[in-house]
Amino acid sequence: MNYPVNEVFETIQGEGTHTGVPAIFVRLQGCPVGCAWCDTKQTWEVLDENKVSAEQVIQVDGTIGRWADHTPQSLIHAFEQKGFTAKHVVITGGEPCLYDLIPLTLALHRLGFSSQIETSGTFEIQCADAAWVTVSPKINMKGGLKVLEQALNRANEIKHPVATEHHVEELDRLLEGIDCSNKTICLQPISQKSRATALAMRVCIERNWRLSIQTHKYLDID
Ligand SMILES: C[S@@+](CC[C@H](N)C(=O)[O-])C[C@H]1O[C@@H](n2cnc3c(N)ncnc32)[C@H](O)[C@@H]1O
Ligand SMILES: Nc1nc2[nH]cc(C(=O)O)c2c(=O)[nH]1
Ligand code: SF4
Ligand SMILES: [Mg+2]
Repeated sequence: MNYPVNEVFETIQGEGTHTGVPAIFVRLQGCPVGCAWCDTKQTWEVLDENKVSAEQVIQVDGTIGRWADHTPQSLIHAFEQKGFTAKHVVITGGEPCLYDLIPLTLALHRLGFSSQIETSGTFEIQCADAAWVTVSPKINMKGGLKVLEQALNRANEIKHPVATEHHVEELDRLLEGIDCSNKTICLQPISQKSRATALAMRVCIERNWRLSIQTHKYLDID
């Protein structure tokens, strides 16, 4: 199975329940969802003219939508070549659930890595049972509500980006009928705005939800 990979890098997971965990990030290219505030717009298009060699994507370049084909084996080989020591692999994008992640997550688990998927819930989630799934629901976007409901049921964590009360109300409506007893619910302020952060903190305290801060942006790391 080939995956279009935009970048691979080792850092600290900056968001959600696993904040602070050393992690290898695999960012896949391609996302049709189109969030206005998306911080990785360079990953939206998979253009033939931006195809590069497999070696070139084993480092960060957040400016261009370059991508290369990788298999699970070539990715794991690259981790070894780079001397990465993290044992947690975050598969993000772009929208990683455009692709069947079962071969990749199974290959990682066989070698003792844990895996985590960052997804918008707009495509069917195909991954190993042991993968930790973070759904950051994108409402009223392309992709049906049926798929989103399946994604929310599969989620280990629901991490909702918020800027206004409207986003909290949207989440409330979305969670009606979903059993959240074994899920962590996080609010993540959009783009480090102080009003968004104040709103997220207040609602988290009221509801006993978790605050997810994009800590890597405050630390100025990848
Ligand atoms: C770039 S997305 C890639 C994965 C997937 N497409 C998704 O949306 O979950 C990774 C995470 O960053 C969040 N995100 C993107 N732009 C953001 C921003 N400007 N402020 C806060 N969170 C943001 C998304 O909601 C998601 O939780
Ligand atoms: N450090 C760090 N943590 C992250 N958590 C989710 C990220 C993402 O872009 O999906 C991300 C990222 O880009 N960097
Ligand atoms: S779904 Fe994720 S990658 Fe796609 S536009 Fe929205 S935040 Fe960006
Ligand atoms: Mg990011």
